Amino acid sequence: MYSIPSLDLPPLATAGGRVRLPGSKSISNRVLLLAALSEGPTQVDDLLDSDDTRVMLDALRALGCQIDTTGPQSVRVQGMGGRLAVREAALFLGNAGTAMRPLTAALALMATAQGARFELSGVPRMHERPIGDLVDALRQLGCPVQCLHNEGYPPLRIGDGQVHPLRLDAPIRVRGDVSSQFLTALLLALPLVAQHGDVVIEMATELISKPYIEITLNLLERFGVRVQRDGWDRFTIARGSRYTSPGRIAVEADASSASYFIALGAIAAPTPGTDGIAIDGIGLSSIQGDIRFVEAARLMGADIVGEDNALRVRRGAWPLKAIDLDCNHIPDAAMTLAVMALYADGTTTLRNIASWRVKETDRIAAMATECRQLGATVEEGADFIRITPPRGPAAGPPQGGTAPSGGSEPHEVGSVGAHGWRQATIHTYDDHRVAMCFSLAAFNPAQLPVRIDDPKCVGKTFPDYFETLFSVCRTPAERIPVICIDGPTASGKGTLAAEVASTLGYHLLDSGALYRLVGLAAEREGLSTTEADLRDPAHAERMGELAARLDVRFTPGKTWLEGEDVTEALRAEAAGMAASRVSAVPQVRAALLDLQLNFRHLPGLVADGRDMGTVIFPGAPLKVYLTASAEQRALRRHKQLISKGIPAILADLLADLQARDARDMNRTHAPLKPAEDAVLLDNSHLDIEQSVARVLDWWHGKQAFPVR
Ligand SMILES: Nc1ncnc2c1ncn2[C@@H]1O[C@H](COP(=O)(O)OP(=O)(O)OP(=O)(O)O)[C@@H](O)[C@H]1O
Ligand SMILES: Nc1ccn([C@@H]2O[C@H](COP(=O)(O)O)[C@@H](O)[C@H]2O)c(=O)n1
Repeated sequence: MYSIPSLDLPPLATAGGRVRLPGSKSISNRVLLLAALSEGPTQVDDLLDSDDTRVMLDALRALGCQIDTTGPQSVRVQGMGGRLAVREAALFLGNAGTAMRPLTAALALMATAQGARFELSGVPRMHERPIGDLVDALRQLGCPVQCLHNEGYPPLRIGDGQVHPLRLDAPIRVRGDVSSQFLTALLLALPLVAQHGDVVIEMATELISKPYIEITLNLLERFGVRVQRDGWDRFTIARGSRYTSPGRIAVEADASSASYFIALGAIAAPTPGTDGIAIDGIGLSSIQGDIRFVEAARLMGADIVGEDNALRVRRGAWPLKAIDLDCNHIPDAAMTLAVMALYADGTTTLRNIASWRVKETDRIAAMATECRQLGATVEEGADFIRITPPRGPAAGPPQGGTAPSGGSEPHEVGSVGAHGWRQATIHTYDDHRVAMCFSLAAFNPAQLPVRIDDPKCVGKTFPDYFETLFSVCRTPAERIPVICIDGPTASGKGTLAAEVASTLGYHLLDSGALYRLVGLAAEREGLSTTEADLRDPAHAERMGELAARLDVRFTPGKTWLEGEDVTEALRAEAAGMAASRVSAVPQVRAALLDLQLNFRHLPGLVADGRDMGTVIFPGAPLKVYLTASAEQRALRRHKQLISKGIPAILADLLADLQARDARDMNRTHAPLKPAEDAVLLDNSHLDIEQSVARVLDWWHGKQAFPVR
């Protein structure tokens, strides 16, 4: 997950490949609660691992439910059979409506029937999300429920520690026009108290988002409770209903999450050699209502082949076709249509979406504001949004090739690209769906990058969203930004590069490690690395061959040579000296070229070495030549070695690094020198933080993202 302030997406060109999506949030949290309320243990597989499921798991554990992790996406829930193990608890439910609403109902009924008291709270936005209709229904039943700050909103106090009779003989009336989760909450909770007679729920108003109720009814059945439904007005839970564990249950992939990849397949030209986007783990037999996003995407022109548990999406009509659609049945996935509308041949209207206003943020306002940032014309109403793409029809698809303005070269702040698109900083309002939707704007025909603020908000439902997106998107290498940091040894390149990369969410290339690996591999094969031997052309040839067949693997924080962890061995001073000698051999440098170029992946790269800016990435938009006095560098290296318990003599280190500088600077091939367009940074009197801040300032100064 990108836990950084903002993530810059380079302009993207094509997409293709296979994705497996995380489990459905709606199913995961319903299943966890049902498993906890059931008699007997339930093994839950393919569970979503995200903020919202974490709060549900934490809440159930706080309520005394035993939940064991049995795999990366699996838990075993020991059902409590509707009996409370804990009579008092304060539960924090973040911004998870799928936890807040059902737990409110289930705990209210159990607290009233068994005598207990709970407090349920969340993040500030959760305290602005209405729950009054559910509270009213629970009060009708005789449950003591108190709104602690504002009437109709969390935080709530549920129960008063005393047992009270429940009034179950009259139908329970609940409104359905604000959130279908109120009905879901009652449907999940009432089987716990239906021992003595049928329990009936009647809708007081029209029900929205009916497909979510279908998920609820389907899952209730999996846990042994069949609800009789009369249209969408009346639901009857039969006397004697009780939850029984199905033993094992697998969670489908999330249909709302699938919408981004369906849209991706519809928007992006297929990457050559691929057949569009294949989505595993969800298909047309899904029980999730958002699977009907497939129909909406088809209306806009997507070419979708659906199987029971898989989808394949290719671009069909292009530009996409503008639509006018009632989206009540797909409230979450419909947000994705708003971004598809940016690529349409006219004005798209999405109707009957009033519930967007009370979700993680006011989604109608958020989508309208951010689409406008990108250059679209947007009209919004209480329950609709109307989007006209930037300057009318999007003229042509991004097809790959070189960006007109030089790829990763900056555009002017506030600049308007081809087709009226603007380079935008997208605010995400702590709303995962806003972040995911607007990533698709990176396919804009103007080939402008897109900045997504607070990308970690996707953690609510899809923590690895951006990684998954990048795994199936392609763009010409020159559009992927590279920051080069070259300089002499111990100037702090590695430290600086790692910090800058982690702040920007970029990949990291420590090119020195590759030369160190060659030195180490040579030593292990008994191949001499003395300067005298390396002057022999046949020996140099052998060294080049060795570099070409280097069996190396990088994992976070570790380097492996022929399957052996050589991380520590590589950092030895002797390895640095050997690297300096073998790196002067042109055959070695040539052999390592492709390996280095292959580090240039989405969303960007920070590369440190000696020739990053001069030879390997000559077109990089930022090149830093980092240096410090030899004395300072020797002192730093001395401190570094001593802190690791490695004995070192300062004078020897100084002599070694001066020898290394001389060799690196004076060799014929790719000598160490600043690139002509490099900026010089002497950090002799700067600490690490100051050096990092300086480079980030230069980098941000080169971007054309508007500050908001
Ligand atoms: N600006 C700085 N001020 C003080 N110490 C620093 C600074 N930058 C880096 N250092 C320290 O100097 C030491 C050497 O830094 P680092 O390993 O990043 O250098 P390098 O240029 O990558 O070296 P090499 O080229 O040999 O790999 C480390 O202990 C690091 O913490
Ligand atoms: N791009 C590069 C990087 C490194 N070298 C040589 O490798 C030696 C070790 O590098 P470190 O950054 O890990 O210290 C270095 O002294 C250079 O001789 C290179 O040539 N080109």
